[in-house]
Amino acid sequence: MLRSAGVAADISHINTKSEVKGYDPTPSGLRECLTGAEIVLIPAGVPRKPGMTRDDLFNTNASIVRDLAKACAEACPEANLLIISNPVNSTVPICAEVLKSRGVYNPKRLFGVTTLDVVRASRFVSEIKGSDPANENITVVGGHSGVTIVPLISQSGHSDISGEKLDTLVNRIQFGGDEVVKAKDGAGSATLSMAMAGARFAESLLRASQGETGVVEPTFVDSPLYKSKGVDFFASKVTLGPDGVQEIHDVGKLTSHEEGLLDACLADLKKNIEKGVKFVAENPPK
Ligand SMILES: NC(=O)C1=CN([C@@H]2O[C@H](COP(=O)(O)OP(=O)(O)OC[C@H]3O[C@@H](n4cnc5c(N)ncnc54)[C@H](O)[C@@H]3O)[C@@H](O)[C@H]2O)C=CC1
Ligand SMILES: O=C([O-])CC(=O)C(=O)O
Repeated sequence: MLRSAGVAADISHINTKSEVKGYDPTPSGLRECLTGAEIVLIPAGVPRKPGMTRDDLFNTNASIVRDLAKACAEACPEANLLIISNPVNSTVPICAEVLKSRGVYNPKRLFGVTTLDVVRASRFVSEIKGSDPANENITVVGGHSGVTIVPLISQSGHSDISGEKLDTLVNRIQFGGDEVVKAKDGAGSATLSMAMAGARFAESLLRASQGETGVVEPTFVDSPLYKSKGVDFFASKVTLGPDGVQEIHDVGKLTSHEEGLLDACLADLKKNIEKGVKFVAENPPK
């Protein structure tokens, strides 16, 4: 367990040294810290500033994630890769394309970390209901950006949240990240809650890898659910197992309102995924 956590810490550490002392993290330093890793969290890149969308980070973060994916393909091809760097809807497909180009793509071991969306959803619902967020279990599917974030409140047992109240809640969940970016006013985005979400996901993966059954987390993975609509990656509840993805759950029963949210999600998600795939085709890792 410590080793996996250490790998993530080491990447940040190397990069911090890089900024402070001009230490070059690639390729040998990076290779050294990645070799033998079982879980690698990738939160590298720039966070957004007020007024930016996550997609506005694409130009900077796409090549950073591509190069780290290449390093992982070479140094730890069997590791579970947990992608936090935004835009997650595009950086996960970028990783997949790089791993494919190196012949080591295992769709069961590549995850976009969307845990924060359910953490936020639980918090916002608990504020409305006066409940403990730890006891709220809100399903959020789709992607990790704006309208691609689709909370399924009808499945949460709170059918009394409806109308304008529901619209406000959904919008707050979809744009909760923007709220933080605005509040931090140029100092970055939700770094600490991202760390908590990443740690929760990594912990779940570790528990599953050690044989615990019934470990379910929401995550953005290579998914069969909407491939027929040209959407190759999708976040839904996933049962984790010793080999990574064990079972991808479908979205369940939706209200007509949620169907509408899902349609909007799929349209954007398709474009975000295609953008990532095209980037690697046009800018392959060296
Ligand atoms: N998936 C999620 O739920 C969330 C994702 N994020 C995303 O995580 C990313 C990082 O956000 P923060 O940690 O707040 O930013 P930060 O600026 O605090 O940390 C970014 C790290 O990336 C490293 N880095 C920069 N360029 C690099 C390169 N070329 N190669 C390797 N490492 C490099 C930096 O050294 C630094 O350690 C952003 O893209 C942000 O949007 C943030 C919050 C939640
Ligand atoms: O909003 C951002 O830029 C960071 C992020 O992904 C989140 O907080 O969910």
